[in-house]
Amino acid sequence: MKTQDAMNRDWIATARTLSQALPYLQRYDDAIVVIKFGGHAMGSDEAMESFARDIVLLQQVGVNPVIVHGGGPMINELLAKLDIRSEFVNGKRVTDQATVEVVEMVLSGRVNKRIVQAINAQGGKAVGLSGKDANLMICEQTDPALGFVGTPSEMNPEILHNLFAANKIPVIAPLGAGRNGETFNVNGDTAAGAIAAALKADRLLLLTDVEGVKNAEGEVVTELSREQVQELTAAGVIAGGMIPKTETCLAALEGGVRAAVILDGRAPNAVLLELFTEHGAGSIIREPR
Ligand SMILES: Nc1ncnc2c1ncn2[C@@H]1O[C@H](COP(=O)(O)OP(=O)(O)O)[C@@H](O)[C@H]1O
Ligand SMILES: CC(=O)N[C@@H](CCC(=O)OP(=O)(O)O)C(=O)O
Repeated sequence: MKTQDAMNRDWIATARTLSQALPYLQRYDDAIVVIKFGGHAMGSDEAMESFARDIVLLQQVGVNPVIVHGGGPMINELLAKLDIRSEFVNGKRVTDQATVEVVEMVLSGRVNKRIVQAINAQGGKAVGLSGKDANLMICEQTDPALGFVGTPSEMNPEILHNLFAANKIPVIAPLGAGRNGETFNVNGDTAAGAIAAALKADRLLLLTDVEGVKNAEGEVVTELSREQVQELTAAGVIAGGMIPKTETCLAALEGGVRAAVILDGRAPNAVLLELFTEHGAGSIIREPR
C-alpha cells in the first residue's frame, strides 16, 4: 500500500502534468484532428475503451476529432468463414463484387458500430457514417486489376462541419461512392489522408502497431522530412504497410494538412501524449517552416 507521502507525490505530479498541458490545450482549441484507427491497433476491448476515452477527452477540451477506421483483420476473418479467398497487391485488397459486399458489411456494420458504441459509452456522442454518406468521398476505380478498389476523387466534407457544430464525433468507414452507383473499398490510410486534406486538418494521426517509422538501425525517427521518407523508401527500409502510410502523410501535407504523425495505437493514451505533451509520440512528418 502507498504511504500518504507517496500519494501526495502522485497527486502533485498529476496536477503538474495538467498544468503543463495548458499551452497544448490552447494550441489545439477548435483544431481539427483526423485519427486513423487501424484494425491492428483496435485489437482488445481494453485498447478500444482506452482509445474511446482519449477521443472523448479531446472533444471535451475543444478539439474536433474525426475518426477514420480500418478493419482489415476483421474483413479477413469473415472472408475466411465464407470461404472467399482474398489477396493484396501493393497493400490493397483485390476486391470483387462478393468481397466488396463483405467489406461493407464488416466496416460499416460491425467495426464502425463497435467504435461508435465505445465512444458513446465514455460519454461522447459519436455518429457512424461511411464515405458514401452525403457523398463525403466520391471515388474512381484505382486500377481495373484491383476490382472495386477506389481512389478518392471528389470530397464533400460539409457533413463533417455540420457534425462538429452539433458537438458530434464522426466515425467514418473507408468506403466510397462511385459515379455509377458502385461501392468502392478504400484503404483506411488513404481515406484518412483524403478526409484530412479536405478538412485542411491541423493534424493527421495514423495509429498503427509499431512505435513509429524506423531507420536502418531499427530506431524510431521522431521527426521525418520528405527527403528522408524518399531516401528510406528507396533503400527499402520503409517497406510493406509503411509505404502507403508515409505516402498518405506526404499527400496530406500537399493537400494542406499542417502535420502528420505515425504512432503506436497500442500504447496507452498515445493520442493524448502526442497532442498534449512536449514529448509527442511516434514519427512526425511536416513541411519545413
Ligand atoms: N521503416 C519501417 N518502420 C516501421 N514499420 C515498418 C517499416 N517498414 C515496414 N514496416 C511495417 O509496417 C507495418 C505497419 O503497416 P500495417 O501492417 O499496414 O499497419 P496497420 O494494419 O496498422 O494499417 C509495421 O507493423 C511494420 O511491420
Ligand atoms: C483497398 C483496401 O485494401 N481496403 C482495406 C480497408 C480496411 C483497412 O484499410 O484496414 P486496416 O487499416 O485495418 O488495414 C481492406 O480491404 O482491408
